[in-house]
Amino acid sequence: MSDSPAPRGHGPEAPSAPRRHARTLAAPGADPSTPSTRADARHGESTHLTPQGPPSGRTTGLPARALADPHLVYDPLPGDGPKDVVILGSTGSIGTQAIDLVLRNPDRFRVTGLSANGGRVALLAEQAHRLKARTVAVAREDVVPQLREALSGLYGTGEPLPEILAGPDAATQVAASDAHTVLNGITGSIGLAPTLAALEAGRTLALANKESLIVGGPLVKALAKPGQIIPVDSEHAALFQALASGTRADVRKLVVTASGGPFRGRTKADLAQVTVEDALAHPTWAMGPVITINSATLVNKGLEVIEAHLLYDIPFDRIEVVVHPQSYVHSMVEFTDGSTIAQATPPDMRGPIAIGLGWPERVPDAAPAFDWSKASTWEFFPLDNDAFPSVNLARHVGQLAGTAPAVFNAANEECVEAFRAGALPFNGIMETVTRVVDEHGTPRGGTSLTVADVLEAETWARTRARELTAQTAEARA
Ligand SMILES: NC(=O)C1=CN([C@@H]2O[C@H](COP(=O)(O)OP(=O)(O)OC[C@H]3O[C@@H](n4cnc5c(N)ncnc54)[C@H](OP(=O)(O)O)[C@@H]3O)[C@@H](O)[C@H]2O)C=CC1
Ligand SMILES: CC(=O)[C@@H](O)[C@H](O)COP(=O)(O)O
Ligand SMILES: [Mn+2]
Repeated sequence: MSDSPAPRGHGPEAPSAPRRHARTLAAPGADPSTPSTRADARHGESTHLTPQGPPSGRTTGLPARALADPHLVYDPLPGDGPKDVVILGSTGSIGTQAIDLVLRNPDRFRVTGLSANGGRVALLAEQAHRLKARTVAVAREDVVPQLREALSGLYGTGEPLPEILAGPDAATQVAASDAHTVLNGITGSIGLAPTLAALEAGRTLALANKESLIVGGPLVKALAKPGQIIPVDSEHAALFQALASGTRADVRKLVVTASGGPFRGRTKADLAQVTVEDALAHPTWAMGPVITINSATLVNKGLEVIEAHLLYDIPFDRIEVVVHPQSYVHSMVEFTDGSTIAQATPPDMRGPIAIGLGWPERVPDAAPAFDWSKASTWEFFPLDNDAFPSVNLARHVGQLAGTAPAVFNAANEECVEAFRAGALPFNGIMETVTRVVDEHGTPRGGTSLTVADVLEAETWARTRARELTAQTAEARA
């Protein structure tokens, strides 16, 4: 539903001038007509080239095209002022931190569109007013009167209110509106349609909403041009930066760090009694409730292993997880010569968000750096797969591919909700998700997965997870 007298956005079927996307830096000895520097490339015609292989005719042994690759020359920055950005999930943890970054960098970024579910209307109206956003989208149509009233209270007489879009497709519409970059900071696989719409409309996608990639991997891969996706998840932004240190042929493995969550060191038996409050007490990051519970079960790390596989085209057996309680090192790449390149900052998502919005440029003072005059301890431990079986289960569904990751994620989303509502014990989350994945059996779709396949598998998984949760609740009563 559009609440605007004259919609100013452009739908996916009528995008504004298509955005250019990345091409690779030329390797030594490459065709001299290929630009060899970013500056050259900015002035040249952009084509969707297959990324350049390593020099000297060596082959990587890896697929030629990864969704995210720091060796690509990313979309040139607009020369005529700040980059137009749409923020999906603007009222959440990612969204509010992105807005902090935008407000501190008005010369670099300008917000044109915002979207949220509708749970924090006053905040959304305040954001729209402060940022002078053109469009505000809410999923919940029932909050539109409240939103209009909040906006009216903030805008002066004669000052036109922003366009209001409302309904389940509102975020998808704003994702396709005219902008340079879309930051997807929505929680959950409901973010899939906006991810696909942003890609289809030719926007650069700064991707925090990992769920959309995980449930729709082949769909995202089919739509995304090289250089169209920049990862915002801290581990993947770290890998992106570390991968710049070598060629794909030089990569031996990706090492994804995990804080271990609030229950690090506990046994499965210990976990039987933990509360929602305990699970929400993340040791290092302040995040929305779903990802925080996912960090406690380590499902977040499982999702991130699949995310790393999809973004960087590295096989699962070359993606390792290591527990690093301080969350200083956000992930690492081990190269074939034995060198490991780590990306490190104090935990603060404004760093990775700045990579997502600003790349190929770094945003000065995006987030605080380390103070090396103070002593600090950096620890690394192996993962306890018995207490936290979720990473292995995620590897399994990632390898099955097709609808399997969507089933895993949807069942988990339902179980997290049930746990938060007191209807499922903590260990019940993984027990239920495992059972739903097992019952799903052989996935459908493969590389020709469709949106309908994903939605059907999700509906089935959510229904089955609710049935199993209800049985658990009955048995406990
Ligand atoms: N927070 C973090 O540090 C990190 C988060 N991520 C990922 O980023 C994403 C966002 O996480 P986070 O910011 O923590 O989550 P939050 O719960 O803090 O925020 C979620 C946002 O999504 C909005 N939203 C929910 N449902 C819809 C919908 N149907 N349509 C439009 N908007 C909707 C919410 O609106 P409303 O306020 O109205 O409910 C809110 O703005 C997740 O995928 C998470 O895994 C990844 C790495 C780090
Ligand atoms: C900040 C971020 O990227 C989160 O995904 C974070 O990684 C969660 O911490 P865990 O390592 O505990 O899952
Ligand atoms: Mn992460």
